[in-house]
Amino acid sequence: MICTYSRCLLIPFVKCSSSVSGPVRLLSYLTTLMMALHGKVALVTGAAQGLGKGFSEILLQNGAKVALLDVNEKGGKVLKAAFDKEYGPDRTLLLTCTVESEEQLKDAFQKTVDTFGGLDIVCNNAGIVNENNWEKCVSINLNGVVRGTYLALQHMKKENGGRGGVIVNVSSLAGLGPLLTAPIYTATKHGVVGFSRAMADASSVCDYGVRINMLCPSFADTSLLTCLTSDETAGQFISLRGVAEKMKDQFGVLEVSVVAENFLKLVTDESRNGEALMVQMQGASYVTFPKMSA
Ligand SMILES: NC(=O)C1=CN([C@@H]2O[C@H](COP(=O)(O)OP(=O)(O)OC[C@H]3O[C@@H](n4cnc5c(N)ncnc54)[C@H](O)[C@@H]3O)[C@@H](O)[C@H]2O)C=CC1
Ligand SMILES: CCCCCC(=O)/C=C/C=C\C=C\C=C\[C@@H](O)[C@@H](O)CCCC(=O)O
Repeated sequence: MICTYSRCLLIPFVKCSSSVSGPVRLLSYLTTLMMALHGKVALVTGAAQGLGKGFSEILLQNGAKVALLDVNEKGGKVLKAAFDKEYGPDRTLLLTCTVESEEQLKDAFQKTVDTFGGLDIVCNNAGIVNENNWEKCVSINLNGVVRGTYLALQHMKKENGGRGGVIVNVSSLAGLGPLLTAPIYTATKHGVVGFSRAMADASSVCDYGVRINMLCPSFADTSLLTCLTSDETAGQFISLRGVAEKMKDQFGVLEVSVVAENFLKLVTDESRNGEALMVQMQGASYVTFPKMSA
């Protein structure tokens, strides 16, 4: 069966299951060799489901090898088995870890480099919504992105012998404007934008050879959306449940594949550094931030 991911791949992609004959396997191998990200090594946090799974899949479909990092070991194993069947066992590495732990994340980055020989693409995607346990929300959504960015630079920046590359930090539309039903979540996502823009400027001035960009999607069709109306995660703002639901209806809900296609733009467009890509139902656009007077 031939499935062409025409909007993303530069060339037709041949889906190849284990039962397919030699010639098709050879075609699949040759196709992989010709893909935009062939030979590249990527690392995605929060890869086991949702947007992280979509980002990992589109990286694989474009020829990259991908380290799948997630705190959910069971979900990670299910995804790894599916990717092994689709792309072969050598294209992915599953590493169970929490982005809240410096030790675990540092070990996961090192195992990725030891296994695949380098690191070119990092997606700091892991995130939660929890207005109740807001310290945990900050720890994962902001501290985790800072930790993942710093560890990525340790391995990627050219002054350390790295190959350069690109870091995509996942923010949200709530990183560009207030989401009144989730002020802590909003703060973390604004923090991701501010931190990433400053790091992109630092990387440019210091010539790290690493681009750092932000992905700012609107509501997307993942399990995270249950947090909008959950007593456990909405906390004191559960009274705004109706407002959240109305906003979701107004903004609409994106398909994961649409967010993933726009993620790929940030990875492959080497002209982009320090830029935020908004992804909404009506389309995607780069944010124009206010210029400060000198
Ligand atoms: N779904 C949406 O409407 C939108 C989501 N986002 C952001 O996209 C990112 C991914 O969210 P979704 O895929 O929607 O959520 P999801 O809940 O479907 O997936 C999140 C993944 O991150 C993992 N994770 C959670 N805490 C972790 C930790 N401490 N360490 C490692 N992995 C951890 C989970 O196990 C899960 O696999 C988040 O940063 C979220 O804020 C941004 C805009 C819209
Ligand atoms: C709390 C659940 C978060 C789920 C995941 C997520 O990040 C979703 C974000 C989606 C949209 C956020 C929109 C924020 C809009 C505000 O900044 C405000 O501008 C909207 C005001 C209404 C308007 O249309 O102007």
